[in-house]
Amino acid sequence: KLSAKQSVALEVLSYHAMASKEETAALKNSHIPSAKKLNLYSFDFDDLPLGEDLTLQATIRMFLELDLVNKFHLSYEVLCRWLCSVRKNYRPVTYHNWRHAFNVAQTMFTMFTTGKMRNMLTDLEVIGLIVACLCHDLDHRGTNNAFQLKVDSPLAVLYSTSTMEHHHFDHSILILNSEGNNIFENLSPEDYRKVIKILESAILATDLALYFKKRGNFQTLVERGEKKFVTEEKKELLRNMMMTACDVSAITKPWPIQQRVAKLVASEFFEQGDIEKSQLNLKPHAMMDREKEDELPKMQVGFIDAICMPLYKLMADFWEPLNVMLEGCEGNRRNWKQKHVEN
Ligand SMILES: CCCOc1ccc(S(=O)(=O)N2CCN(C)CC2)cc1-c1nc(CC)cc(=O)[nH]1
Ligand SMILES: [Zn+2]
Repeated sequence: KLSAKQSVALEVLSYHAMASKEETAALKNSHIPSAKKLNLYSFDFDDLPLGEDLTLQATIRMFLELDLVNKFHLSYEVLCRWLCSVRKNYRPVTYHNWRHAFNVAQTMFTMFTTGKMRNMLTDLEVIGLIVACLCHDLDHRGTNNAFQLKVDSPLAVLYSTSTMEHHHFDHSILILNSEGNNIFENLSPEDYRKVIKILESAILATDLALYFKKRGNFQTLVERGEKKFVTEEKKELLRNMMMTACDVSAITKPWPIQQRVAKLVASEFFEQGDIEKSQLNLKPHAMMDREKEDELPKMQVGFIDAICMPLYKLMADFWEPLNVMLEGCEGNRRNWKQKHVEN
């Protein structure tokens, strides 16, 4: 009988694939369109018009715009290979796939640039957060933490709390440790240690179960009129709030985009609910029960009121340029409320 660690390793090794020479060369030799052409500076960014290859080129463009290749002496070829490997290690699940990670990273890029947060963060924090966004849901199976426990997944044996988030971080390290994929290879040992610490904290922060407590701490600082987050602990808190703000940022997008993404989220939830009903003989959570699909608008209003609005209000109080995200979220609350009333 294999230990949990061994069975995850076996499953991951059998599943995880690294970038091929061809796809790495294709990206490396490809023309990278301008950020303007790709609309990367917009909080209204829509990935739909971009084909798969263009999502990779857009990600390279973000690294170039932030000057990360020069600042950290990244090998361009290693960056391309690593990015192809990251995309390859997202499963083709309905919502928690590569495009979700790409969208989360684009929102982080826009917070740095259009949201004018770039200069309140160190270069290490900037590259750490962008890499964390791209890696934060690696190898997601389209099922949540509770499900891992229900099916006695080896992942749940390895990590009893924040199960998936620990796995996403593990998988990020697995890719960095693969031949020719370590984008941080030229960092000093000190910087390497720091950026991995930022990466781990940022990825674990995407577990919504941890978000409520952290939001309380962040709220205390914001209400105290804290502007300069100087201590490492306070900077980590800000970084973690930024991760959640990016992770759920589809709720701030123009209505057509929010409607499309919500359908993907609902479909993935319903797929889990179907398994819980048919194979586990369990009654799924309402949000995972496709027989309660008509309650979706009401649930979205609940999601916005409980999780999103409080977060974007705090972010906007802390940093005025983020007000645009709060406005997007308020607009979608009205839209979902409207649909709920119509139902
Ligand atoms: C769209 C299909 C319904 O989607 C939802 C339904 C209910 C709630 S909830 O806030 O009540 N809550 C969350 C914490 N769970 C433990 C209990 C239930 C959230 C969502 C939702 N989540 C995300 C993040 C993946 C994105 C999104 O758009 N909507
Ligand atoms: Zn995510």
